[in-house]
Formats: sequence, structure tokens, C-alpha cells
Amino acid sequence: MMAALQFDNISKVFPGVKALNGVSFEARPGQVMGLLGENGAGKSTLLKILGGQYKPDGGRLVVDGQERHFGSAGDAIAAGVAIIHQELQYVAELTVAENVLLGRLPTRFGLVDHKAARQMVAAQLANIGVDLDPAARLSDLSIAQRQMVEICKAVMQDAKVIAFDEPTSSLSHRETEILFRLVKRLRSEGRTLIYISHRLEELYELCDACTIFRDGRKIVTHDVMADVPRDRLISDMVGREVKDIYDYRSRQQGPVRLEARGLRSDRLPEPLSFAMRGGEVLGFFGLVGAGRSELMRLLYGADPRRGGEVLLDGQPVRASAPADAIAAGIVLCPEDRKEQGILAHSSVAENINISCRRHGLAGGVFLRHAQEAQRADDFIKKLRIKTPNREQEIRLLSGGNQQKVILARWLAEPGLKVLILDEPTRGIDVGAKNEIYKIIHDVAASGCCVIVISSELPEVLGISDRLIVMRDGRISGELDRASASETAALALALPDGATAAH
Ligand SMILES: Nc1ncnc2c1ncn2[C@@H]1O[C@H](COP(=O)(O)OP(=O)(O)OP(=O)(O)O)[C@@H](O)[C@H]1O
Repeated sequence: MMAALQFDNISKVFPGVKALNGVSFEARPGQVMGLLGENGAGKSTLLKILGGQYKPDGGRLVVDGQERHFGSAGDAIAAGVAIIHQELQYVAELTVAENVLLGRLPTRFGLVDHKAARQMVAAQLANIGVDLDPAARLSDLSIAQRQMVEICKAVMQDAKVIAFDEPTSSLSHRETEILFRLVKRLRSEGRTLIYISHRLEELYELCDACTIFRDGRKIVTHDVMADVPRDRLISDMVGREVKDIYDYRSRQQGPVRLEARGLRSDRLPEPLSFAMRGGEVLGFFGLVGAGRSELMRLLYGADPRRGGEVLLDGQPVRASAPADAIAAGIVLCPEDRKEQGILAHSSVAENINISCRRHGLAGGVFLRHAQEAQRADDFIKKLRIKTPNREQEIRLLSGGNQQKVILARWLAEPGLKVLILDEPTRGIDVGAKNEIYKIIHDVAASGCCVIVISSELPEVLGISDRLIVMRDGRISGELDRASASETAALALALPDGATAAH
């Protein structure tokens, strides 16, 4: 069948960065084409060209047999192309129907015909199997529901090509299933779908074919995704062999270092307790809303404690604010790094060094500057942060590379004793995940306690010495490394009666 979409020798240059370098590949109607590649490989830039946000510096874009030169997002929409971006674009104060039909709302006697709009959108939502009230305001919806609104909009615009940029990074398991069902349905209607993700399991489940990027170049297109072994995908992406991504090594464990005794909060149904040793990596697993982040926020002083105590090396830590916890050596790298603490217009180096500055390290201005530069360069190298140099503004980095910078900031914290990482590898490529796991090992091996919260079960199982599973705000069980398995962890995480096939 004819390609619905063709990229032919596409290039795009930003100051100091060749984001795309002569990329060519095609996608057919009724095909889901996965795009894979390390952070900064150029995937989102390609989608922005496809969506009319950027103009390519060279090459041809062919949609539906016609060469296109999009000057704006509107041009792309008119040509039947819709992009579901990482950061969704909607008007929070308008309703579902108003968002879907934005710019094309039906009118009656010169006024917007809200009833007709709602009926039109209700019909389309039913048609694509999405259960949403067209009169609901976007501000009242979950991220997953807002995404459904975007997809409904794309279908109503009769988009023949729909591209998704990491759509599942903020979705729960159930929401992901709903999305997948919808994507498969769009495929069966003969649309051409492009799908970016760092989660290999997802790509295997959803994609028919895949194209791999590295450093702005296309490395290969595999026409049959299912035939490509996992190791091959990884080595094509990172340009080297990664034998065991989790790289687990046992560590010497010291005496109990951190103890949470009967911690209570307004949001948790019962007091929670656990203890861990220095040198230990303790994983916390549970479904979204199980209470893992709430518990960590209590440890960190981000939420008020209503009872209980935290002991570090036998001494009580009275953290009524995160600054107290940090001063005691307890650091939390939050899940939503974008909203919590990115200094968008500051450089990579400044973003890495702000916590060290707070500690006012000794030495004159010049010495400090040199130390900061060194620290920034070390992390850029260690975490393979793709940036022209340490002075680049962080907002100009790809999504995954911004995550790495923020992670580096917490890893650079002086006096670290307890490191709490909430979803540390979300949106991060496999090569860098491997680096992050090595760093987690090193931090623990130096005698610190490392707590990792992750929704990716293979990840927590792969790196933790022990796993605590939470459900409905309670600790539902504990598994040591020898007895931990996906089935055992899911049995503890899922509501009673649900099967592990969930
Ligand atoms: N507006 C911009 N100005 C300068 N550099 C940019 C700009 N947009 C992207 N880049 C750079 O272009 C390269 C490709 O970025 P892109 O966002 O396409 O990567 P990606 O493959 O989508 O990565 P990720 O998996 O992290 O989302 C990166 O080095 C990024 O820093």
C-alpha cells in the first residue's frame, strides 16, 4: 500500500545542535510506526516538523502523496495531520465539546450553539468508545481524559496521520489500556499512526514497525517489530551493548539507618512504619494512588505529619518542611520534576548546582565557579546529558535530558544520607536508565539508604534489595529479593479479587 507519510532526507539544525541529520522513512495507512531513540535523538523535533511547528532546514515531507511545506500547526491540521504532544494543548476553562470544536464551533443566529456542539462531540466520543461528558470542563479532568479529548479532536478533524509523543508517561495501567484500545481502533480504521515511547514493552505491544534514531540520524527501520529482539533494539538505540540493564550487584548492608514509626497524615488511612539499613535499596511498588508518594512526602516534611516519628541513625528528625529534611540529609527527587524546581531560563550548570550553592561551600568565588563547572561537566558525562555545553538553557534540552539534569541536582546534594527517588526514570531512555541504576548502586554502596518508587514493576524488581508493596494507603506486604516476582508484587498491589492479568 502507498505510504501515507514519507520523510525524505529531513534535517533540522538548532544553534550548536544538529537535531535531525538526513532522516528518511515511510509509514503506511493502518500501521503503527514506533519511534525509538535516546533522549535528544531527535524524535520530538521530527514530530514538530510533521505538525507544522518547525520548518525543516532540508528535505521533503510528503503526506498523502503530496509534498508539504507547513507554515503553521493549522496547515498540518488542514492536511490531515494531528499531533498529540507531550504537553497537551487545551483551554482548561472550556468544556470538552468546546475544546474539541475550538475554532469550528457550530452557531445558530450568530451565537455558539452549545447544544449542537455537545451532541456532535457526544456522538464522536461514543463512536471512538470514550466515556466522557462533553459538558465537563477540561480543568476537572485527569491527564488521561484530556488526552482522550485531544484524540477525539484529531478524529473530528478527520486526521489521517496521528502522532503520539510519549502518551503514557503520566497514565496509570488502566488508562494505558484504554489508550491502547483506542490506538488499535484508529489503526483498524486505516489511519497512519506514529508512536514515541521509551517503554519497550509498550512498543512491542502496539507497534507494527519501528524506526530507531541516534544522534539525529535514522539508524534503521524494522518492518516487523515483533521480529526484532529486545537486545538489538537497545544496542541500536544506544550504540553499544547493554547486557543487563539493571546491573544489580549485592552490597554490604550496615545497621538500620532510617526508621519511620507510625507516621500519620490526613491522607493516609492508618499509621505506617518501615525501617531500612544503610547500603540498602528499598523499592516501593503500588498502583497510582496507593499512597507511596504520600508516605515519602511525610518523610520529607512536604506534608504535615499528624503523628509518629522518623529516626535517622537513631536520632529523631523533626522535619516540618523539606529544608529541615535536606539539612538532615534526606532528599526527595519528586515525580513531577518539571513543575517542582526546574529553572527553565537558567543554564544546565545552574540547575545542577543550586542545592550545593544553598550549602555555601567554602572557597572564593573563582574556586566555587570552577567546582560548579566541574560538577556540572561530571554529571553531563555520567548521565550522558545531551547538551552543546553546560551553559545551555535547560528549556532547550529534550524532555528526557531535562529530567536527567534535575536528577543530577539531587544526586549532587552534599551530606546525602537518604535518597528518595520518585519515578526516577520516567521519560528517560534505556542507556541513561542503565547509568541511573549504576548511580543508585553507588549511592547505596557508599552507605546511604536509597528508596525508589516506580510504577514499572520490572524496574523496582530489578534494582531493589527489598520491595514494599502498598495498596489503598496501607502497606500490603513486603518481599525480599529472593521471593520478589511480578506475580507476587501484583497480588499484593491489586485490589482483592483482581487477577494478576489486570
Ligand atoms: N528549540 C530548540 N533549541 C535548541 N536546541 C533544541 C531545540 N529543540 C530541540 N533541541 C535539541 O535538539 C535535540 C533533539 O531534541 P528532541 O526533543 O527532538 O529529542 P527527543 O528524541 O525527542 O528526546 P526525548 O526522548 O528526551 O524527548 C536535542 O539535543 C535538543 O536539546
